[in-house]
Amino acid sequence: MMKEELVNKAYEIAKERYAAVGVDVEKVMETMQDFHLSLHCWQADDVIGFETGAGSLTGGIQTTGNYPGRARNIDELRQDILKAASYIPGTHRLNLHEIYGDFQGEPVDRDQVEPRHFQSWMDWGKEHNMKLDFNSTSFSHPKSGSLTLANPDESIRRFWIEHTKRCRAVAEAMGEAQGDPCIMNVWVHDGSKDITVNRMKYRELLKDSLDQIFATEYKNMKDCIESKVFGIGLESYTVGSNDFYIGYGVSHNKMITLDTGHFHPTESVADKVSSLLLYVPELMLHVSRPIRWDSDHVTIMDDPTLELFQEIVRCGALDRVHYGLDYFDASINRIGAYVVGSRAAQKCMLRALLEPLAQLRQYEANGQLFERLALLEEAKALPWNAVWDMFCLKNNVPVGEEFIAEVEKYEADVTSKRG
Ligand SMILES: C[C@H](O)[C@H](O)[C@@H](O)C(=O)CO
Ligand SMILES: [Mn+2]
Repeated sequence: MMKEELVNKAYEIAKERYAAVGVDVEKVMETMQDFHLSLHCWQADDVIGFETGAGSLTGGIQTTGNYPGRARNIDELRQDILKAASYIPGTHRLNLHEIYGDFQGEPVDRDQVEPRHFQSWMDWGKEHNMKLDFNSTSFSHPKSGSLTLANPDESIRRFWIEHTKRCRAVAEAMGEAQGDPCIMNVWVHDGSKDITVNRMKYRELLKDSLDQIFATEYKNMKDCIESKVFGIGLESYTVGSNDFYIGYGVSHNKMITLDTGHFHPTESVADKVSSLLLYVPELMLHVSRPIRWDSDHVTIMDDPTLELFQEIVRCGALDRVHYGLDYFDASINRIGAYVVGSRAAQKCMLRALLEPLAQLRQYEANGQLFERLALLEEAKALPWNAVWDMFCLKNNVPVGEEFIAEVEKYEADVTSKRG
């Protein structure tokens, strides 16, 4: 039997099986079509970017591994992103960091960046139907040190305030060009390796910097702010902690970014969704996979990711969340890393949408708690994979493991030939 026929047959059976527990699979397929990931550009080149004389990665984050074939310039990065996207069903966005500007070999310092440095990205995004999101970049710069927006040295703090203000202007230009808000994330690594006796002072400075940065109102971009527990070499104190940014976000109506690697290992990120959405307008996700620390392994269809997407669906909040990915694994084929991580996030969303929620809620309302637990368990084994295969088939991307050979071919033809 042809693969297509098999997929169709399994899909029809799955539809009936899901209908029996009150789930409309056709409706879920439509919702999946409107679910857009924001692919992070930095998996393709190990977070290096295109500044002239770009140095090593700093700011307490690390790529480990030296798998051959990383994108060395803007053309290779664009080619790799398009190749990866061709194996990911649906249409998606691209999340750029400031250091990925099209600087044309010019030394453009971070406090000099302008929308024109991203014009070719805006044109490229339009051509390939990829809307853009954006990030200011505090790391990998001679002025990065341990403190940027919270630096007591006023000249350094001014430099980073100017950088972040200019990044917002870039994001505004992107949003205007694409007719859809550009989501701009602010994450700064500011912190201290050892005990500080000035916790309040740095947080006051960060707050003041953010107030200055956000003073300009824009229509075509939205701000989000990302906390973290600690960075490598900054283990004792993080200025932009979770408490700090929740306070700032709630009092200034800013989106909160939830990076799934930025919490204590046993903390449930899923449980934060409903609390935050009562107080902040929207959320940005950085879906990652922490192994023992914020290691940024490739996303997989694991329990924490599934639970996070289930919570979003259960909160009825699909359109109040932006779905960015954030991992950088340099130890495996980088295009493969994009495809595996993106498809895993999509599978989590699909499984969340296929949950027999009405029936589960009925059981809960009736106090039928054995029944609720039993259906939660049985739902894990419902044929979601038949729906996933159909979603891939409909979107003209490889079904199941078929993409592995295609990624290998791209490696043999293209990335393995890079010096
Ligand atoms: C490169 C990203 O902006 C960075 O990973 C940041 O979002 C982060 O998560 C730092 O740990
Ligand atoms: Mn992140």
